[in-house]
Amino acid sequence: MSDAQTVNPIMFSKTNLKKDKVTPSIWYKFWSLTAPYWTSEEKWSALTLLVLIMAMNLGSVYVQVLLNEWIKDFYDALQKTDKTAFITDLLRFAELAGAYIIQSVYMLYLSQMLQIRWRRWLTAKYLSKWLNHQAYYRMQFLDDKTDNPDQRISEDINSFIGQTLSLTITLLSSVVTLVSFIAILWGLSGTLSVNLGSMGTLKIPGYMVWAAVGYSVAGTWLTLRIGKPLVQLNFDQQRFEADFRYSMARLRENSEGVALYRGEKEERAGFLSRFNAVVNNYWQIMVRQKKLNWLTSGYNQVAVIFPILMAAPRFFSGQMHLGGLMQTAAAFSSVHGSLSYLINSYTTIASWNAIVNRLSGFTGAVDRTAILKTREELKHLKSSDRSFSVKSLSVFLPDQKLLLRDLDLHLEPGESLLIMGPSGSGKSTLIRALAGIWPFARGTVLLPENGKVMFLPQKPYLPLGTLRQALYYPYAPEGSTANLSEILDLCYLSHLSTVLDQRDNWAQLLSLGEQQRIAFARILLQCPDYVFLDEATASLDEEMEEMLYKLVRSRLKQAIVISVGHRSSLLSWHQSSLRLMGDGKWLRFAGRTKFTESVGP
Ligand SMILES: Nc1ncnc2c1ncn2[C@@H]1O[C@H](COP(=O)(O)OP(=O)(O)OP(=O)(O)O)[C@@H](O)[C@H]1O
Repeated sequence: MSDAQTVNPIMFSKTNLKKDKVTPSIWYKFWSLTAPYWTSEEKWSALTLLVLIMAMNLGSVYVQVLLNEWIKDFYDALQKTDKTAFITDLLRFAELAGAYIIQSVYMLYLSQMLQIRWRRWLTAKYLSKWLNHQAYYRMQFLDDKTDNPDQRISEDINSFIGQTLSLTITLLSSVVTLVSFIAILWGLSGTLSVNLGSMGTLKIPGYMVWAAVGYSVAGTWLTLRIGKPLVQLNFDQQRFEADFRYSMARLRENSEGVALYRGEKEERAGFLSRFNAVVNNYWQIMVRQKKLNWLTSGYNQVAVIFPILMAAPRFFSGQMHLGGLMQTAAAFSSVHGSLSYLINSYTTIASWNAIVNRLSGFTGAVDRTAILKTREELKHLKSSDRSFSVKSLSVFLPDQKLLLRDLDLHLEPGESLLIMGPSGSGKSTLIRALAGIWPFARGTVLLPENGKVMFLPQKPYLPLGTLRQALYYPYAPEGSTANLSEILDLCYLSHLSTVLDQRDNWAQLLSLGEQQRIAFARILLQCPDYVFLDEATASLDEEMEEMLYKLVRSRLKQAIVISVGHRSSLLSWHQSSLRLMGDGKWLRFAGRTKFTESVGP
């Protein structure tokens, strides 16, 4: 039996965090993405804007109906060479065109207003989702990793809202146009009589309407058949573009490492291979799009002449004048245009479909990290005194391999502990578990309710912004510059006092040793009660390390300090030590004397 089995491995392995097998429908996903905004505190302003946009849309359809009537009068005036009617019709056209222009300008303006408001709301929500309970960190533990969350938040949300609004408005406009013009076309087209010889005569009332319906249904069916693969291709295109962009952003972040390794050739090969994926997928989109365009262009061109051909028999038999013919052709074009909604919007619908899947994939992943959090078996409880305790703490790898078994610790204020052990034995993972960000652990960690805790990784995180902000991170800068300068002096960083308000990429500019001293300056500024240092002095010489530990001990006498490190010189700065063996076993020493160890095999 393996170690992992003997200690009753925790139940949340990566494998049982897979996505549900049942894939929800696109409409369910769409509803889950859309409903929160339309039921939020902004719903009334959003609904008002939507109603205004819809009203303008209906207004534009009404203007089109009037224009259709105008066509008849205008062409009849031309046919009769009636100058007075011609001038009157031109003035009428100016009126209708003016109304059309005003509504189209404001419709776009109000749509954009709704779009940016919706985007602002949804982006804030997605940012919170991503940052809450460290979803951005925990996502790495899911089996089905969500690629490029940054792109989903910055680009996909924008496209989703833009396309949803434009598709909805076009759909509404199509439905209203369809209803209005079907009635007009029905009235105009009259009844078609087809002589069936001995079987008599077939009479088709409103035959132009049936012609438009038949023509559009055939076109839509073909479009769906040809265009289907575009959904997946668009999904992949977004991913490949984001991967390509992210790889370049990584080079920017790690420019020094690459430059020192002379890694340009390898980087170029990597970029080009990622870009090749972009190009190859784009080729597939082009080929598919070309097939679709053959259909849609041909379909739209035939539609120009089709109604004239259909109405020609009635025109030549004298049942219809030129005005009537042109009006019928225009009405046919409106009916067929609305019925062709799917054909004309197919590319947008394919891209919209891909974006809905990407966004709901992101929310699904965030939700699964929340489940991961609730299933965690490591409890962080509040202790009644100022001490720090760990009870029966076991730490695992995501594949359930045991790193540490049933650790018990108790430290009183002012005490310190050094965690040592071979590389890969789980020292940093233990710190992660104590910090509450490692989900594969079990046991109890006890800290006082109001105790201020600070975890320092080997490479301190320096945010974008001024050095002052970096020093106070994750809090907003406060306190005097004099105090800050004094602390910089103590941490051997006096040369930085003059650039406190300079904005720069400090993580790239400062040496690793300087960054580690910045982390010590943070300790002195924030005066935590509990400090966890994960190889936080690994880039400093022993003399500097000694001075910084002395500083912390003299300034924060009551703080509990837990360090991870390899150097034996660190032992003199800690009252006790813990040695991890990497197979679950551990040993505790007071000074150099072993006083306890793990039990079990
Ligand atoms: N996110 C992760 N997913 C899977 N395995 C991980 C992950 N993070 C760490 N590990 C593995 O956990 C083990 C312990 O890693 P950890 O960083 O805790 O070791 P360490 O004792 O701190 O090593 P070092 O002294 O080299 O810093 C390693 O085998 C590492 O590969």
